[in-house]
Amino acid sequence: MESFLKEQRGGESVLDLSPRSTVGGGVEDVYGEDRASEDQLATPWTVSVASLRQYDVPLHKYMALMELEERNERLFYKLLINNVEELLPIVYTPTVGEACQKYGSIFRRPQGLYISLKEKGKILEVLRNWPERAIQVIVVTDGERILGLGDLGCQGMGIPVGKLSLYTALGGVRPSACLPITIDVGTNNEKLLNDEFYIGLKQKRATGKEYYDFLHEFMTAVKQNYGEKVLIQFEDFANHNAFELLAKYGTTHLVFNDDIQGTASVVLSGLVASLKLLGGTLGDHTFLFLGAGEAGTGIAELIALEMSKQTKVPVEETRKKIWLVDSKGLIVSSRKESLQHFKRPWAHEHEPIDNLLDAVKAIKPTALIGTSGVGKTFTKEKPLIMALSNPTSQAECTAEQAYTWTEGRAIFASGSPFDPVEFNGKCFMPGQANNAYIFPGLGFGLVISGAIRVHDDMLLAASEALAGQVTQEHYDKGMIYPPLANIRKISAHIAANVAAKAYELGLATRLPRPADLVKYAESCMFTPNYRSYR
Ligand SMILES: NC(=O)C1=CN([C@@H]2O[C@H](COP(=O)(O)OP(=O)(O)OC[C@H]3O[C@@H](n4cnc5c(N)ncnc54)[C@H](OP(=O)(O)O)[C@@H]3O)[C@@H](O)[C@H]2O)C=CC1
Ligand SMILES: CC(=O)C(=O)O
Ligand SMILES: [Mg+2]
Repeated sequence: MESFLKEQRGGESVLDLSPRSTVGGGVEDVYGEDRASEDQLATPWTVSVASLRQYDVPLHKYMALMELEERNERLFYKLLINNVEELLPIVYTPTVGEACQKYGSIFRRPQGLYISLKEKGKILEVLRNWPERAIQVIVVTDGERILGLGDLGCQGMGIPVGKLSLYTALGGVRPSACLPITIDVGTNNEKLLNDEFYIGLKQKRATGKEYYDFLHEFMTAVKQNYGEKVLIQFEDFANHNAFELLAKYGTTHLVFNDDIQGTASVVLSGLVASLKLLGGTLGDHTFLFLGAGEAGTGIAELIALEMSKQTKVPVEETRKKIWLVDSKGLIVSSRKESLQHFKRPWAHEHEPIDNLLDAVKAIKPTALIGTSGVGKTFTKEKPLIMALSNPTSQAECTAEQAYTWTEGRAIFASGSPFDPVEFNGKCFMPGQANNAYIFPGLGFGLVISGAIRVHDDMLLAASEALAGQVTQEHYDKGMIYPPLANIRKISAHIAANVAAKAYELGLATRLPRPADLVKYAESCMFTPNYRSYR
């Protein structure tokens, strides 16, 4: 098993598409500085990307890429880095969503570690079965809220695998230092429970004490096995567990929740950048969210925090500029007693309203943000529209709708990518407000500084660094996020800002502090280069 897993994540392939690799060089002799000319014909990556383009169906491209990752990890990353805008929608949203839905039927080999309830009492042993010891980043899910697709149980493994491939390609973390984990406590998805190809435990989800005891054993075992500097990213947990896990382990482990915190950081960055186009300050805006779960309340809180920092007004006051709608309507004070705890800070004084349209009429927001996981729910024009739900099928509106409804006045961003839109002879470039801009750089900054805890100020630092990468040239094109093609440079800046904050807060253990953190981050990044022997 051990050698199998090793081959799976780190091995060099005899089926390598590279003309050079067929000479049988080991891992070491081809790693290192890239002296080959990138524009020479028939490099392994140009051959591979051309062969990938032969597939018309995105899921087939996904499967081909996953096979390539297994056969030749370096080539996979070279390809992804060199073609990030083209391949991100394949290894990540939206295609990864379809892959998770069909995971059982496209399953070839385990790509990460599954820890099931059956391993209760033995989680440390299970972790020790993973062949790599020097783990720096773990992305873990229990599969209960995969994108906006609901409970996909063990099939959610596509998400930690996809997120970690971005940690490497976009953020520069070594692939061998990444560990995707799916906690299998069952699923409440009846379709999967009745599916002969379902790969997980065929039982209803464990809940309450059984669930929390199991998660506690996992968190304890991770720290025991990898030490306190291993970063644990919680991903796509349902909100009834996500907030509690974050609160519980945020003070004892190096953890963050990507859906609550990473998303908040990327959206705040987009808002700050959009002020350059709209004018004014955050405090001049009124925000309305459709969806009051992890993403919605996470973003709302970071906006309120930033407004409070800018204006020196207490956060309890700045929250009043932000309104949220959930499946029952506007969150207002008369509902307070029945609300989940994470919604309560948003229960402002107002008469009850049971739908988005009436809430828009009453609140008159200047920014409308969709975090409901429900597609096609926006029908109203606004100057600033973010349709964040993933995958594309769940987006609250399309880019084309946003631009045509507002006759080109809207600044628009979405969680999954949309193509540029032409309207009245003008080309509009929709932004991708996805936490993929943030978590690779944020995580890398934590790793290179040896941070031991995540602090809200680090999320603000990440957000500020991302907004700082939007240039006048981008603003002139109406863009509020920099091009993903520059993501490694962007990630280095995010990592440096996060690391700087970790040092400032006394949470960094890697001493002495490097003088130039951007240069340091760049120098630490994994780069999947081939060496030329000519
Ligand atoms: N772009 C990005 O980077 C990210 C995007 N997302 C996306 O955001 C979406 C939501 O994720 P998350 O916040 O974690 O999910 P949650 O389940 O935590 O929250 C969903 C929220 O939407 C509300 N809701 C559901 N249906 C409706 C409806 N018809 N009308 C109004 N509100 C509704 C729910 O209401 P109630 O509470 O009453 O059930 C809940 O408040 C997903 O699609 C996810 O993919 C998430 C993270 C990052
Ligand atoms: C992007 C992401 O994390 C989500 O949709 O859940
Ligand atoms: Mg997520």
